[in-house]
Amino acid sequence: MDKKGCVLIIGAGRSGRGMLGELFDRDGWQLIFADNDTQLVEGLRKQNYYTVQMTDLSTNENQERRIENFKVLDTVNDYDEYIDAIINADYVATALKPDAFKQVAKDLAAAVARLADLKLNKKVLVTLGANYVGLYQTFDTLIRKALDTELIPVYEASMCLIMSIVNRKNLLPDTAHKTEDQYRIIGDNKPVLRVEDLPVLREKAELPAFFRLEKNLDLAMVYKIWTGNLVQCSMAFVALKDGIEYTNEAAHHPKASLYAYYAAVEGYNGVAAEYHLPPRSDEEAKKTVTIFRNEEFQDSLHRIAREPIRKFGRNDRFLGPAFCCIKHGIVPYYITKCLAYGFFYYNEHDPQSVELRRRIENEGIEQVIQSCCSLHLEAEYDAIIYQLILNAYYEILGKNPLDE
Ligand SMILES: NC(=O)c1ccc[n+]([C@@H]2O[C@H](COP(=O)([O-])OP(=O)(O)OC[C@H]3O[C@@H](n4cnc5c(N)ncnc54)[C@H](O)[C@@H]3O)[C@@H](O)[C@H]2O)c1
Ligand SMILES: O=P(O)(O)OC[C@@H](O)[C@@H](O)[C@H](O)[C@H](O)CO
Repeated sequence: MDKKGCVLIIGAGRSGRGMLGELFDRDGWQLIFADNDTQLVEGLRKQNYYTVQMTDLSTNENQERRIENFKVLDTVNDYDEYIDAIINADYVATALKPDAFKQVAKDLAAAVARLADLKLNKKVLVTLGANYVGLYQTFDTLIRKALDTELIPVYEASMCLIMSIVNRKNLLPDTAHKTEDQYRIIGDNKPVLRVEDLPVLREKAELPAFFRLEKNLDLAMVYKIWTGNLVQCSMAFVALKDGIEYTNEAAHHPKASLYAYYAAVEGYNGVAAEYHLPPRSDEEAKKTVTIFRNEEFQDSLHRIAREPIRKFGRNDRFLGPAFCCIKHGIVPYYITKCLAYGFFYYNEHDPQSVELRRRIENEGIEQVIQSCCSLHLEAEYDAIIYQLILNAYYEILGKNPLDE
């Protein structure tokens, strides 16, 4: 079959393979993956296919697809080919965690420099995909920083960063669901990629059919992370403390589901007040938790809680909405309580959680809350949030200082 064109997907992990790869492949695009994990690159190349299992969360129907005939580049060992691929692809799409932003921004800057060297008159379209409030601004700033001043006009003329919302829930199979496919992804079946509606896309002859062009995706990202991801992670931190490992169990767990629900209510009210959103019905609020009661799709709470220190960040899923709440006279009681549960999260396979435990032991919880959450106690709102988290932590710890 003739391909519509070629897409370079930077980040061949869960979302890169399970959402972007699956959607572009189904729509008839030639896939090139680029990743800096040499083992993954070599393994994917050798296996030469992967499968995606997709569950419709409303009907519980399952669908399976096999993706093949793709190319895989190592961003370090195949650097020149990778930079050329950025220039030559019809679309570049990223599916990255924040720790990769700086390097990939440098790579995009290198592609701009190469375009300048070659005097090529091209427009490189890059859809940015990651759970990150301020994603466009962050990449734009990093790319500009990585470029010599005289190349800034080339960047502005030749590269277009486009916000997108990567939102399929995608995970790696646990031991019970493993198949012979080493690179299998299990997830939901969201059929569209929400992409910022920019003129450059409307002018494009061949637009992927699954692109849903929308205005103001910066706000959509705030809504997604500060209300949606807030619920998931609240539920995960609380349930993991009781040894629960999957979303369907957590969504039935009395404390985890209740705290997550109230955190969702606070988060939505804070965000709605800050960004002038309409009120949400009780049914909509409850659904943010009950959607996870689906037995057909059990997401891993360890995946949801992964890299806890990142999740304590000021513009991440807890503190982003918590600050909106405080600003608008709402006490983020459940949000900070659920965040406090995060300080108890331990998973020996998650380096950030191991680091967290070590730091709490060495520095004390008071210091760790301030540094992980970047809270400055001389600032009024920061001080309130700090006290809420610390008091919740003491309560969860359950030690009575009077008995010591
Ligand atoms: N997994 C999900 O269900 C899901 C859902 C929605 C949004 N997201 C968001 O999508 C993003 C990716 O998440 P994921 O779950 O796919 O993570 P992942 O860890 O499975 O995949 C990220 C991939 O990026 C690669 N990478 C790291 N540095 C790189 C670099 N410099 N150049 C190229 N590749 C590099 C890693 O090797 C890895 O394969 C995150 O921001 C996440 O929050 C994930
Ligand atoms: O990807 P993270 O680590 O930022 O967050 C974990 C999950 O909350 C997240 O991946 C969600 O499942 C996803 O954002 C759903 O759209």
